[in-house]
Amino acid sequence: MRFVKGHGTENDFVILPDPDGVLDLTPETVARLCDRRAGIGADGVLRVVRAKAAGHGPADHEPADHGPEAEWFMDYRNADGSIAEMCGNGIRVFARYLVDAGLAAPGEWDVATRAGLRRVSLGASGDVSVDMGAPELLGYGEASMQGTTFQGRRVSVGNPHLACRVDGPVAALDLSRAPGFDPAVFPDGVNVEFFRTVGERHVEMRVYERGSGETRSCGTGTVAVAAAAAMGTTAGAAPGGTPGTSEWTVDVPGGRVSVTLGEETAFLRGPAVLVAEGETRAGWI
Ligand SMILES: N[C@@H](CCC[C@H](N)C(=O)O)C(=O)O
Repeated sequence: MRFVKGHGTENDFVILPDPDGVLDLTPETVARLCDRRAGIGADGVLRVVRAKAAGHGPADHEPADHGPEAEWFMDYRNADGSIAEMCGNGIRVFARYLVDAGLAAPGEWDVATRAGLRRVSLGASGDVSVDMGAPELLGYGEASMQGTTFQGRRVSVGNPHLACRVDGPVAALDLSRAPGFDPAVFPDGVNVEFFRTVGERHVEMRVYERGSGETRSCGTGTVAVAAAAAMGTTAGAAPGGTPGTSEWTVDVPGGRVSVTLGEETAFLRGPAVLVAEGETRAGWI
């Protein structure tokens, strides 16, 4: 199996080129590839498949909407083999791979994802920007960690998030174990972000991702955090509404990204780097 390894602010991925959609990518295969000791090691897998070929897999592999103009479908999987709707760092690495491999030209084009079409914008090298759609503010929720309860805002960025504001440095948090949450509130699980304001429209964040554990960055999470930070967290403040327009800098353990909240959508911009490529040994998978 041919692979490329890449990352966006150290949220890392095994990229599997599969233009014709012939790979039988089971959850076990994904988990073995992502295993950091016995495999290649990654937070997730990006299967690169032509949108028109993606419809031939099992129903849950199909893109929600791949429109005639999206040539490529990002089939994203978490490190434990579970499927997620969207990955903000992954789509930037996915786009960088397509340009690097000569499968797409630098410029602006749509990528199909399970959360719908997402427009990427990139040059021959450098940062990649993606139109993430409007983050949806869904009210409040809570998560618990080591006996402490954290209140936050539930935000959908195509996938589910709980963005919790904290007072102290995020580096002090122990994210070695999964935060607890109410499955009645988050029936599909949740990615939990902890963020602190460090300047004017500038936050730091750590995340515990559904299906991958603590990662060094989460693109959809940075958008959720920017939206929550823009709304404020005053108890009793309206749970829904829109965060208005503003530009945010989000520091994560793996680097820095910028999030622009617009009236109708949000843009995520940051690095996307390819670091290696190779072939798994015959018989290993
Ligand atoms: N790291 C990603 C998000 C990946 C999916 C997430 N773990 C989920 O299950 O929703 C990002 O950069 O957005």
